[in-house]
Amino acid sequence: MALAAFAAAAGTPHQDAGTGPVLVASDFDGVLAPLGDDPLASRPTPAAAAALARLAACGPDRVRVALVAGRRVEDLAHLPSPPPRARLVGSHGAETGEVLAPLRDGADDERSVRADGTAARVRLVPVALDEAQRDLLADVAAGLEEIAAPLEGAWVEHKPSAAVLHTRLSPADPARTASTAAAELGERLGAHVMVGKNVVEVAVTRTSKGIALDALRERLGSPAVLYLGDDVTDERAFAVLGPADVGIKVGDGETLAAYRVADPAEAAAALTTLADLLDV
Ligand SMILES: O=P(O)(O)OC[C@H]1O[C@H](O[C@H]2O[C@H](CO)[C@@H](O)[C@H](O)[C@H]2O)[C@H](O)[C@@H](O)[C@@H]1O
Repeated sequence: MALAAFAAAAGTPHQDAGTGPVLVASDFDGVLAPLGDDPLASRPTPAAAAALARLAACGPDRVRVALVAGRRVEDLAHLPSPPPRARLVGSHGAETGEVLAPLRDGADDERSVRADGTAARVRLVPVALDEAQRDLLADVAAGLEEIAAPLEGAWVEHKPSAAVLHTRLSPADPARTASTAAAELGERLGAHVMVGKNVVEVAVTRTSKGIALDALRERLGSPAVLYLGDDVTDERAFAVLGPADVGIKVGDGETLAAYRVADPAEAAAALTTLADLLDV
């Protein structure tokens, strides 16, 4: 894997400033955390959490860590307990945030106690919907609840700019039918439909992980980007990677990523290897 070249792009701790930090960005569910039945019970594997902490400890001039996910940004600030200075991109780019370090006072900051018991200050920028989008979200949410109601195991996750039909616990055939109905509902209402692993997400904002990753790269001035993802929506991120970047697909399925690992354990191993290469 091209991790050695990527690590070289991060420079040394004493290198003169002049170039931005490399960006290590990752999806959460299915990459840092194994997929499970209850999204609020998701946690990163200890190995992934330790590797991200080591990478962040390289310093903000060398390495910046980012979580880029479909999750609410509040979930991203809480469940993975991201390290200091981590950038957070939630709701596929509709919401952003940052873990602040060192801890400081500030009117816009919110103190948060995270899933691992540690506390951090985070700055979250929630999505701002206009009236039409709020109305559309209400219609989407009501429609998905109607689809989920008769289906065993199905439920709807409500997010600031989207609602998500979850069918992981439902029997396969009716789950397929319900997923099709959810996608059709989204199209009919003029919303933005994204299909993932046992989920159909219907959003009222048009965002993508690719747009979000480009924005992060530009803001940080990163000479190289590492991105890890497991789902169809991550392909939008892999699509914006260039020759100096490294894309790692986690698990099966077609991908634009140049590299593939089997599961979150191997994803954590790749991040650990990178931390070793950076000698932290
Ligand atoms: O594109 P992503 O960032 O990976 O977002 C896709 C969905 O992720 C979450 O659901 C997934 O993880 C759950 C917990 O392991 C699992 O139960 C579900 O089956 C997976 O699809 C999240 O809850 C959804 O909102 C995202 O759409």
